[in-house]
Amino acid sequence: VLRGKNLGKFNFRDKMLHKIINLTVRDVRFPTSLDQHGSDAMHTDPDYSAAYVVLDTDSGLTGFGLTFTLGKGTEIVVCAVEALARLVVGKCLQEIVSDFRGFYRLLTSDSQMRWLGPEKGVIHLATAAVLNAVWDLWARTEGKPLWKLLVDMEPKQLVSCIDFRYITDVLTEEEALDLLVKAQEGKQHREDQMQKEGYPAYTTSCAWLGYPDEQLKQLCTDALKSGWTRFKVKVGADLEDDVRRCRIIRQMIGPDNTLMIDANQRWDVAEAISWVSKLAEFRPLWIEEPTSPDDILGHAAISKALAPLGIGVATGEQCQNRVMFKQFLQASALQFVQIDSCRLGSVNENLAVLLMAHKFNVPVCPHAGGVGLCELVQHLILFDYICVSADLRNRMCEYVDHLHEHFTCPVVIQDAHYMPPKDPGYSCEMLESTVQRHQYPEGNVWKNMKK
Ligand SMILES: C[C@H](O)[C@@H](O)[C@@H](O)[C@H](O)C(=O)O
Ligand SMILES: [Mg+2]
Repeated sequence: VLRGKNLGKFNFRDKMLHKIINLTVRDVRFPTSLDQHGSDAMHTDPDYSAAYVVLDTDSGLTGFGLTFTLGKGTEIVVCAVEALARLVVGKCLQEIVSDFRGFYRLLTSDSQMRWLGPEKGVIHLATAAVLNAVWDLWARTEGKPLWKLLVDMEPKQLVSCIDFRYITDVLTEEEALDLLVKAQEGKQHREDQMQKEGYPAYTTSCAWLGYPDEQLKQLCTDALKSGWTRFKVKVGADLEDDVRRCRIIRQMIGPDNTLMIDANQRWDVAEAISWVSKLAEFRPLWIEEPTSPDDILGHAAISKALAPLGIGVATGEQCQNRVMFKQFLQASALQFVQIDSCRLGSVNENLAVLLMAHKFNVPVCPHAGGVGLCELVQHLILFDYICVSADLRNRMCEYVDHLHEHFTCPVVIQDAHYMPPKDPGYSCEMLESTVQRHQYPEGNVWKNMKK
């Protein structure tokens, strides 16, 4: 593989001209359910998985992308990626990124395939996987980590990547440009600050729903020792359990550290309000995904009812697209925007959401964890701070302590902060040995398992 090695011989024009000659997509699964990692009130046995995309170019440079799944059904996402492949293969990188908005539309608005979405569900996960690989390829071509590619882009070029269709009633291209231009002030200072301190993170690793109390206590003790100050607990299956677990963790972390709770869509609206009210004594900063991710007005009602208790509503890991986020913001239905690098249409659609959240003055606290989500979304939140929000109040990026060892450039956490990645690309390249072992169903990890 020539990847990276022969970059020096390209001049700027040449390197953008390389043509995508092949797309491969593989079904890669990790048996995390065996130990209840990632378990919550609705997803009791997740096997963290990915549809993993590799784009080969005629220059030997390679782009890597993925979207996240919970195991079964990853083969459907793989199929959807294969259906999109013909729209990518044969194109030059330059052709794509010089009209990235157009390319985003090509993928999301194909007149036959859009019937499968549009811009939601499996086909949108597939779009994310493909576009994540394109962004990775672009960043590698420039020899920069993705966050830096974004930070160095002119505001005009950034907005040219966004499809404003369906959101101009809230954010026009001109307004977006204006927001980005205004946020240029102090940009260098914030970049230096991130290089020094990193971006604040919280951990979800202590309190998955399936962890017994003893394990929760041990993990919490370890996390406190490593400097974590913000913790998320899974709730929603049994109120008594929730009270007990929240009490343990609040006692352990003390009154000044931050606690969040996450119900993963378990409740109806009224039930959410009464259940969370009973957990209010533990002073959670937010309740995450209290009800259906599609119920915007339901979230608004919950937000309104819980505001007097000082509890906000967070959602986004299963928010389908920018249109939904627009309405959540318009309806004051969330107080924390949880962007997801693999649910929305890659960087392009996430840029739109970051800008809308900024306009509404709602903090973005990305969803991460799974497999690869931390690696990806750290780039977006660094960009958000440096070039959009310029604000760290009530902001933090999720962190989960699993599966990083399978990546060629795993996240670096220091003192509960994400340190800016240095390697070129979008950090989603997996070790080839991992992919082979974990490929479903033929990899060694799965071959002998009765699943
Ligand atoms: C099934 C997954 O682990 C979810 O529980 C997880 O993404 C969770 O909602 C989170 O916020 O990290
Ligand atoms: Mg969650």
